[in-house]
Amino acid sequence: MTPIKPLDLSYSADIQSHIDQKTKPLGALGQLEDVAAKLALIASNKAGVLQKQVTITKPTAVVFAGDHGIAEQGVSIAPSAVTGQMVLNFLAGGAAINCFCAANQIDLHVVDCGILSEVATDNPNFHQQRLGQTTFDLSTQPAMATTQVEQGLALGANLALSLIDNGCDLILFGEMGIGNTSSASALLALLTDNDAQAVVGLGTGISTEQLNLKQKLVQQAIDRVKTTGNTDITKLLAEVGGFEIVQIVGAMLAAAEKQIPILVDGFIVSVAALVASKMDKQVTDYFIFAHQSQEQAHQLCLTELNAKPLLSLQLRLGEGTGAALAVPLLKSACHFYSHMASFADAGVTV
Ligand SMILES: O=C(O)c1ccc[n+]([C@@H]2O[C@H](COP(=O)([O-])O)[C@@H](O)[C@H]2O)c1
Ligand SMILES: Cc1cc2nc[nH]c2cc1C
Repeated sequence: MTPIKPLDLSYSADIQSHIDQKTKPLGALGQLEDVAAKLALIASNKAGVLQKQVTITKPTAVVFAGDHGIAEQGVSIAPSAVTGQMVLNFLAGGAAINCFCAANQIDLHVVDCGILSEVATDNPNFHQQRLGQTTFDLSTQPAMATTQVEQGLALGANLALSLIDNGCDLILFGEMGIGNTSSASALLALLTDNDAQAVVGLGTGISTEQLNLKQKLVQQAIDRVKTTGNTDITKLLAEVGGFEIVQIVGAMLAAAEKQIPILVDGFIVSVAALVASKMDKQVTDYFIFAHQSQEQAHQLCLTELNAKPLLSLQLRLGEGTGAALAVPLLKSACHFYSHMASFADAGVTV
């Protein structure tokens, strides 16, 4: 992996001044100003010269799907087969993410990172990048081998690079995987030195009885990994990660290397973002956090990443839905940065 080049912050003063000359009281566009400044900083770094216009022309959402051995224990409202059924729904255009992508002119790609049953389709936006059939149950054994982690990071990275080669200039990350909140919670606990109680939540909306079981199993995983003494990030991914999480991490690192802004969705994608930041801290320069999920530990993860999400809509679906909903905000930020009149242009004197 090529190290990610740090952003040259010397553009920041000119970018802020460009925003401050717009016909509005200073700071009146709030968080949208931060988004515009970030997109302008990324674009200026990429071009090597200050950009006074920024655009998003080909936002591309990628839903990474994978199955989890721990789902066998009944820690979700649904069985693992639902992951594959939802993948077919994505390919048929029927899921929430399809609707939000269609409503906001976002390209959608779907990746089989290792779901229970293979999908037969010639859909060009479907990518078969299976690391296995499903992970092992992370509460009792490593979810996968470190070779699978390495393979997954490379597959995710190569997919991001090919989407970028095809014109993607904003990448949205989504995921689908029954049981993947258990994996994300275990990763978050190990990366932040928390226990299961602090990181386990309701996922798809489980019962209190299931929540207790999920907490117990995730704590078992945390304890198991701690006894190995492993803190290496690749090993942690092998111990408690998921096939889709690993590929998201690889794709995020590649997108940042290519200086493409990254729109982060909910809990699972944010945990992947945290993992990526432990592999290369510069990746965080490219993150824009779409929304605050209802999953209770999302806040903990966002705090760890020093992130301020744009939306808070009590979503807890995943698939990249929160990211897709944030695209109009990013486009609006680009538009005001590029086209809003300055005080001088409009003859407005404050
Ligand atoms: O994005 C989120 O914040 C989010 C929060 C809770 C659940 N999900 C979705 O629900 C599935 C994981 O939940 P679970 O209960 O099966 O672990 C997976 O397909 C995710 O896309 C997603
Ligand atoms: C139906 C269903 C749709 C989903 N989309 C993302 N995670 C999901 C989980 C379930 C159960």
